[in-house]
Amino acid sequence: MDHPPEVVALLEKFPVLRKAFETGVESHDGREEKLLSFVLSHPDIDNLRGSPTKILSAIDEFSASQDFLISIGGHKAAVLSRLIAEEKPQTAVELGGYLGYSAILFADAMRRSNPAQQLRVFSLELSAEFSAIARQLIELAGLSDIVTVVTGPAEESLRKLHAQGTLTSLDFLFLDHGEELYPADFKVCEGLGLFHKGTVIAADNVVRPGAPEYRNLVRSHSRLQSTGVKGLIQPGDFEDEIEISRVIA
Ligand SMILES: C[S@@+](CC[C@H](N)C(=O)[O-])C[C@H]1O[C@@H](n2cnc3c(N)ncnc32)[C@H](O)[C@@H]1O
Repeated sequence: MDHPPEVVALLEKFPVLRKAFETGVESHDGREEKLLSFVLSHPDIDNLRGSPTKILSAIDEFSASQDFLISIGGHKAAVLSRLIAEEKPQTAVELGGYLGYSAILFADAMRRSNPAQQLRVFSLELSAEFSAIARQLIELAGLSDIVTVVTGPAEESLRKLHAQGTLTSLDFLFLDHGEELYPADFKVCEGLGLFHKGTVIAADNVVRPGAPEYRNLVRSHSRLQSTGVKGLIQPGDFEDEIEISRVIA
């Protein structure tokens, strides 16, 4: 396939992106099962067990060398773990858990910044197959006591957790399940009364591919202060932003 010169240069630098560029497929094609096998048969598996950092590095290694993954990746992981170290949330919810990368990152960062507290991460994931892989990686990381993977559409899972009394308030929300879903699912959380003064809401991919409706919503919201923070999509180093909003009233 012929590509413009800038794409040729990009694919020379990041050959792992070729398949995604040429097929448009970035997930749901068996790479997720391959990632699990890659991690479980990793030469360093004995040291990976119980080490969230090493497991995240192994997932990044797969994404850089085997097949591109739609996890947040190393650069955005650093941005978000700094945010968690500052905010010290005790209850976090993510919409769009995929294979557990961001859930492992959040639980590990929360444990480091708030070791004495009862910590909970709810990772809401649509796909039963991805949820099953995430649970295995979370278990391997030694974080199953903190992270609960809930399978199903995020809106349903939020309502179910709330109705059970399991989730009545949250300190940190991460939206990463589909930019077109952000406004409606933000409003579901708001409608259930899950936000309190100080809750921090981070939304990925607000520039690439972009979430203009969500950005307008949070930037014009009377209870929120909101700003974009730069983050790179890796591999590829594509510039993007995470929208970080804080409930101020
Ligand atoms: C970009 S990936 C999430 C990556 C993950 N946050 C990470 O960094 O490791 C998006 C995920 O959202 C899931 N998803 C899509 N629609 C959803 C919905 N309505 N509710 C929950 N999850 C959804 C997809 O199955 C996919 O696994």
